[in-house]
Amino acid sequence: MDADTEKARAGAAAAQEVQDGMLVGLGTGSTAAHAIAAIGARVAAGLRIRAVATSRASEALARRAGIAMLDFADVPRLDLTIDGADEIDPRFFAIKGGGGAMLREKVVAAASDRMVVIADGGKRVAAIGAGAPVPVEILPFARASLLARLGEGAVLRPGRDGPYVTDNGNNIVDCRIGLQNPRESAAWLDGIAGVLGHGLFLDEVDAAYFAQDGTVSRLERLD
Ligand SMILES: O=C(CO)[C@H](O)[C@H](O)COP(=O)(O)O
Repeated sequence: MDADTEKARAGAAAAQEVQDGMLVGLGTGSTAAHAIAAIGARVAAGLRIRAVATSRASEALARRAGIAMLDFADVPRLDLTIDGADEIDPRFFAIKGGGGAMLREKVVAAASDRMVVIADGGKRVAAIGAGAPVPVEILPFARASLLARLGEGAVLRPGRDGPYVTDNGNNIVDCRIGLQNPRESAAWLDGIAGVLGHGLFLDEVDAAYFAQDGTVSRLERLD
């Protein structure tokens, strides 16, 4: 089964967690887009929810799908957030930000009672850092000094016309940092002036839906 069909299955399964009256966070990326479509189909069938999006792209998708959207700046708490990931491991540590939205994704996840990650089987790894770089959102003003600080493997993400610019007006550096101790790596990144966010999600994920070989499995974080 191809990865997109698996993404659609994981998204549709997680969309069943959404209940009437919920405030829902909508993730970013191709897997999250499938979840948004599945939630939109449930809204068309009578489900009443309100949602916030983690990117302009997801906001536009959600509005087109008929979902009532709120400005996250006005929303103190959310019931549930559904989002994709680039890698996720058995500790429920995830790398996010392949789509460039990890800063908004993290603040929305942090405001959510529950965060569910949806992924095709290829995103399931023994330990994060297997393949995906760690995306780091940086202040463009400090671009050169931060690139130097973030180490040899750090690459400024290209956009269409110059460096990639996030919805927040910042740039992204994709970093190859050893993740033997992800908490130490996250603390190191958190301590660098000019780093505004990063794609290490170590405490946010409560459950994951993986679609592989035609089956969707749900794993719950127990600690
Ligand atoms: O973190 C993300 C965006 O910032 C995405 O959720 C992640 O990159 C996965 O993307 P996709 O579902 O397209 O494979």
